Amino acid sequence: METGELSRAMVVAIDGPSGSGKSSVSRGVASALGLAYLDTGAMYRAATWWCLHQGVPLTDTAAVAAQVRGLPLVMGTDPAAPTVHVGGIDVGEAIRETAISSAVSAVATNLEVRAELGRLQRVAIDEARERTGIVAEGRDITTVVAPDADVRVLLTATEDARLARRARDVHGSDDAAAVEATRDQVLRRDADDSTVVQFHVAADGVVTVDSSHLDFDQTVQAVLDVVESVVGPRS
Ligand SMILES: Nc1ncnc2c1ncn2[C@@H]1O[C@H](COP(=O)(O)OP(=O)(O)O)[C@@H](O)[C@H]1O
Ligand SMILES: Nc1ccn([C@H]2C[C@H](O)[C@@H](COP(=O)(O)OP(=O)(O)O)O2)c(=O)n1
Repeated sequence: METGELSRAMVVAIDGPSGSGKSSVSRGVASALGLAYLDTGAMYRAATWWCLHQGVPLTDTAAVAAQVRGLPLVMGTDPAAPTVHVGGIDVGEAIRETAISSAVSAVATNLEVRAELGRLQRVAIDEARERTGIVAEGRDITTVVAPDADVRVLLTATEDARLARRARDVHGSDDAAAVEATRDQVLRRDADDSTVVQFHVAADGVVTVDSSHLDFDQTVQAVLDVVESVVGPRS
């Protein structure tokens, strides 16, 4: 490289519906490639946690937007140990509770919130592009937040596969009762989220990886194969 020439590290954008494996697979890909990792869903969850913590009704869209514009959010982007702090409080576990999973779509469908969190996400991605590079995952990263990413992937899986995975995650079982108890978190939430953002069909230039019949390691490898096919083999 010429002296003074700016080197720009890789940005990988991954979108997909709930339970498709975005978070776990993105972390695996980021670790394999030595990139940072940004969980944008965790940002929507943290915003939801903060509004509830502040006693703001999520139906009051203007008040929610005002809270999010002042959101004291710090995202830790190490794929081995990603962290989320709001107002100095470690909310990494609290934002995964069912109460937040059930409420988060009310915040994620607030267009002023999307504009503000999208802005924060672009800042994080642009900073990482000048340093380590990053894998950013969510629902609109390939289309709205980072349509200029070097690699763009839509991770999909059948409804049954996604429900079973989430049921195992939350209830430790994928029997019929556990799957039923997970339905709201996965399908109703995806339906609500789909009203403001499209993550079921790959946009132009976005490569689909269907993980329905792949295990975790195979899915990470499939995404690494896409990266290699787009940017070439690692040196
Ligand atoms: N290809 C896969 N095969 C089986 N299980 C998977 C696969 N990808 C992810 N998982 C598991 O499914 C669950 C949901 O994955 P997660 O990464 O949280 O999905 P998302 O972020 O898309 O909601 C996790 O327990 C994860 O380990
Ligand atoms: N870029 C993004 C990321 C997440 N969201 C929304 C969609 C979800 O309802 C919430 C939480 O996302 P998250 O990825 O944690 O959801 P999962 O439970 O992993 O499916 O935020 C979004 O609207 N845009």
